[in-house]
Amino acid sequence: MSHSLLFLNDLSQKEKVKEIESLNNSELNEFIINTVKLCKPKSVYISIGDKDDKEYVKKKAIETEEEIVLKTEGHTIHFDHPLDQARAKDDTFILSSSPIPYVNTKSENEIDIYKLFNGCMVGREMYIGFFSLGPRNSPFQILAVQITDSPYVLHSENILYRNAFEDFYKNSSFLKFIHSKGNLDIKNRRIIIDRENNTVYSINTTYAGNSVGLKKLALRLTITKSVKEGWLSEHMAIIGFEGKKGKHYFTASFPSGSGKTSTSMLGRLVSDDLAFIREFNGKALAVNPEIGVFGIIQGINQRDDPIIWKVLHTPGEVIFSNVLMTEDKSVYWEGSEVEKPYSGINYEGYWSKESGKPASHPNARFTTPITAFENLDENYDNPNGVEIEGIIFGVKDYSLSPPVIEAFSWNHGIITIGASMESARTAAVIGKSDEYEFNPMAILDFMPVSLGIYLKNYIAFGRKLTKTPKIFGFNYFLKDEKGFLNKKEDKKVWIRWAIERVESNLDALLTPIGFIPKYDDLEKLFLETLNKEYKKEEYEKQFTIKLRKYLEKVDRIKLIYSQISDTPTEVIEELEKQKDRLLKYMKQYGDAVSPFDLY
Ligand SMILES: Nc1nc2c(ncn2[C@@H]2O[C@H](COP(=O)(O)OP(=O)(O)OP(=O)(O)O)[C@@H](O)[C@H]2O)c(=O)[nH]1
Ligand SMILES: O=C([O-])CC(=O)C(=O)O
Ligand SMILES: [Mn+2]
Repeated sequence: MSHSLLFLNDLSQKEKVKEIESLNNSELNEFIINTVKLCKPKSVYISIGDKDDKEYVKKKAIETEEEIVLKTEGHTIHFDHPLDQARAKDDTFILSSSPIPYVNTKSENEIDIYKLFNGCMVGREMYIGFFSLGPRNSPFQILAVQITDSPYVLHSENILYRNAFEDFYKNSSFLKFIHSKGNLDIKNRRIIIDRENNTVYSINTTYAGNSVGLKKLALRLTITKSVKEGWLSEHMAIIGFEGKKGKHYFTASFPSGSGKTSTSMLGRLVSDDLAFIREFNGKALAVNPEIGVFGIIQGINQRDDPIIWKVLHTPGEVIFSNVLMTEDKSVYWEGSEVEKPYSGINYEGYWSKESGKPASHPNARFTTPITAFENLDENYDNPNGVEIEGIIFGVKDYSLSPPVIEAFSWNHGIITIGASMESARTAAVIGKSDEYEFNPMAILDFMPVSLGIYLKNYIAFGRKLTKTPKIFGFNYFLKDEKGFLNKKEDKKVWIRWAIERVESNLDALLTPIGFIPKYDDLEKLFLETLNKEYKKEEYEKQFTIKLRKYLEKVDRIKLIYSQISDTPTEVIEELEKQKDRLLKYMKQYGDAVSPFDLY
């Protein structure tokens, strides 16, 4: 063999080295050898993902104090550095020899990987894990190797991804992730995405969105792959909703911290964050690359989120991150609606109620296996995927988008809803929260290629479908001076309406931006679903189409896409058609039109 692993015998368990050799995978051997030589760890732990390996990794996470054992069996807590509480957009780069609009790039000669990683694991143990994104024995499957000096990172991955050591037999195609805590020198935090070599490097960070390779780092590589191969790799939940005529699977794309996990809890759970979607026989089929949930914990309470609440209060594997740990080794987070403790330890150290500071970080999270959720769908690991009949694009928009609209067609939905998303930023990214930002398909933070190429692929994908999913725009966050116009539970009604539309049970009102529900239908659905009265005034306020504001939005979005050189012509055409419709309605109705005028 040209790439001998023999030298690993001194650093690692001999029998595990033999197992890797028996995979007959010279690309894998080379990757491991090169990374060991670069990072220079004291020892190497090869995890093939059996029970002993998982126990070992967990034990190490505790020994190194990356995790602390909590009172409830199986629960631990992990703290990230105070300046490392969310995704580090400004420290994340796509390697590219030319700039890409809206993408943070660096050229190869601006980044010295060798300098960053040379000797970064001296004195530490290195962990190697072998995983599958997507179900095993599946046409969706993508293999990935994680190398890290953080047992917390590998522990998280053992919860969130499918171990798949044997699948590497003679298989040279896999994604590569190299992570080191470094010395948590946040100034030198770097996340570097090398698309050409299918490799991501991450250093001086532990927050999972920056360190757990298979989550959002892999997303950059799988999007790159998907646009080359003609499928979709998306920041979307996958949910099965029961209708009158059976179960219908939807995907749901909401920006980070804006509704994927919360919406997933209202149906049968397949995925709460990511989706691979491929076309087979004219149908769009989807799988979850993951098998666990890394979810936002702030605001989770027993009344609104009974399923998540139960998972977080039952013995079983849970890693809490950046919540408050109390003296009796239990946890507290903001918005839990339980009594605030007097003191505890959080990511900043000692915390007391008197300080007046929040007890937990707004991006504090929990990591759990998906199998812990009682609404788990029977097809969550189906190698053939589930058929998608609806796609939801949701925004955190306080003023413009109605709670639910339905697109006229695939292209109309993809372009005027998905590719036109503007949403208030949340705490999932380091920086200012609550500013509106352009965030097409809720995926801009993870975009590794030009938006033109990405949308061209979307449009071509739609053309291949003979059973085209309906496309919906959702917004849970409309507000007035007095606060939100909708209760959290109202989303059940918007979903019900979308299901009825997929089943062709209801007709709808035509507006220049898409179809909207009729008042009588919503009145009935509110009563049936929530036993609540839905007043005409509420309907009118929520579904009045702000024509002028929409027109301004179309102009903003059109300007963005017209400045991107490879934007497909369909994008501009579709936006122009939307603009013409808006202008036509404005002639008749002025700046806004009440839904009651459209009957
Ligand atoms: N006002 C309001 N807030 C909501 C509603 N639904 C969810 N939220 C809040 O929005 C956030 C929901 O975030 P998630 O559903 O966990 O976000 P996500 O899209 O899964 O995010 P990532 O895991 O970051 O990708 C929480 O802070 C909730 O409290 C709603 O209907 N109304
Ligand atoms: O990746 C993360 O850090 C968590 C997440 O789901 C997101 O930010 O969208
Ligand atoms: Mn996410």
